Amino acid sequence: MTKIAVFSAGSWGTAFSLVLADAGNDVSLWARRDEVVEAVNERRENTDYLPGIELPPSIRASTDPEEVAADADVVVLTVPSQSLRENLTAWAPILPEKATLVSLMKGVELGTLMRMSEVIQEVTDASANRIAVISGPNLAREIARREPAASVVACVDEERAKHLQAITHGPSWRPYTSVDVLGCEIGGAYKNVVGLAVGMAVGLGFGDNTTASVITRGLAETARLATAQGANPLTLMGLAGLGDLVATCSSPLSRNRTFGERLGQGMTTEEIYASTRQVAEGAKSCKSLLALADSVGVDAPIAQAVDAVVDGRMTALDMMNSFIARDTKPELH
Ligand SMILES: NC(=O)C1=CN([C@@H]2O[C@H](COP(=O)(O)OP(=O)(O)OC[C@H]3O[C@@H](n4cnc5c(N)ncnc54)[C@H](OP(=O)(O)O)[C@@H]3O)[C@@H](O)[C@H]2O)C=CC1
Ligand SMILES: O=C(CO)COP(=O)(O)O
Repeated sequence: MTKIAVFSAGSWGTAFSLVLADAGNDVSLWARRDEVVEAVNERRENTDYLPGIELPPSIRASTDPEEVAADADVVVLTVPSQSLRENLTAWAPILPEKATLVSLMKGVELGTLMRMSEVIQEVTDASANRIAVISGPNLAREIARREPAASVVACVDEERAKHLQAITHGPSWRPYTSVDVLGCEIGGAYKNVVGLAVGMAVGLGFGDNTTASVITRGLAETARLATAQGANPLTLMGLAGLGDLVATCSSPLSRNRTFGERLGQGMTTEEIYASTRQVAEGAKSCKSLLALADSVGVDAPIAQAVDAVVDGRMTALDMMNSFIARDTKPELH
C-alpha cells in the first residue's frame, strides 16, 4: 500500500484523498483546524468543504504536519497557491527525502511569477523529476460524488508520471500522463481567469454566443502564453487545457465562474471576499499571468480586462464591450 500525505483538507484536497483511497492508498490528510480533523476522523465527513460525502477509514486527518508527512511515498500539495511558499517553507524539513511532490494547485505566484512546481522546486531543493502536477477538468464535488472524470499527471520524468498514474487510477477517475508540466500548469492557471470572464458574461445576463466567444478566445490566449514559454500546443487542446476550461466555464460549481458572475451582477471584489472563505485562484493570479505574458511579449486581452474589473477600474459590462470592440490581429482568430 502506498502512503500518501495530502496537504490540505479543503475541497480539492479532500476530494482527491477520496480518489487516492478508492485507488487503494493509505491517506493522511493535513488540516489546519481541529474541527476539520475531528469531523474527518470522528464523523467521517468534511462538513466544511464536502458535506454529505462519506470518507472511508483509510483517510486519517491530523493538524500535525510531521505526523501527516511521516513515511509518505507521495506528498500532495493543495493549499491556495499564494500561500504555498509560506506553508512549504515550514514543511520542507519534515518531508521524506525521496517522496514524489505533487502539485494540485492552479495558480502563479505573485511577485516571482513562478508556477507552483517552480515554487516547490525552489523551496524544497527537489530535482524537477521528483515534482509532478495533476491538472484537468476535476470539479471537487463531482469527483467526490464519483462522477467519471479524467485528468493529466505531468512530470518531466515520464516513469514517475506513469507510476503516479498507476497508483491513482481508480474506478471513477482516469489519469493520463504527460511530460509537459509547463503546459499543464499554464492551462490550469489561465482557465481560472477565463472562468472569471465567462462568469461576468453570465452575471450580465448574456447567452451562449458570448460565453463561447470568450472561451474560444481564452483558449487562444492560454495557448499563446504557454507555447511562447515552450509548452507543447497539444497540451492546451487536451484535458489540462480545453478540458479544464470547459468544465470551469460551464459549471456553477466553479468558484472562479461564480466570482465572475457576482462581479457581473455588480458586487465589488471586496464584497465577494467578505461573503465566502473559498478561493477564486484566477482573481489572485491574474496579475502574475499578465506579467508573464508581458515578459514573453504575448497579447493577453482577456486577462487585462479581467484584472481591470477585479481591481474596480472597469465595470464588467465595459469589459465585455472592450473585449468585443478591440482590434485583434487577423491571424489570431
Ligand atoms: N476545488 C476544486 O474543484 C479544485 C481546486 N484545485 C486547486 O486546488 C487548490 C486548492 O483549492 P481548494 O481545495 O479548492 O480550496 P478550498 O478553498 O476549498 O480549500 C483551501 C484549503 O487550504 C486551507 N488554507 C487556506 N488558506 C491557507 C493558508 N494561508 N495556509 C494554509 N492553508 C490554507 C484551507 O484551510 P481552512 O479551511 O482552515 O481555511 C483549506 O483546507 C487551488 O489552487 C485550486 O485552484 C484544482 C482542481 C480542482
Ligand atoms: O479547477 C477546477 C476544476 O478543474 C475548479 O475550479 P474552481 O477553482 O473555479 O472551482
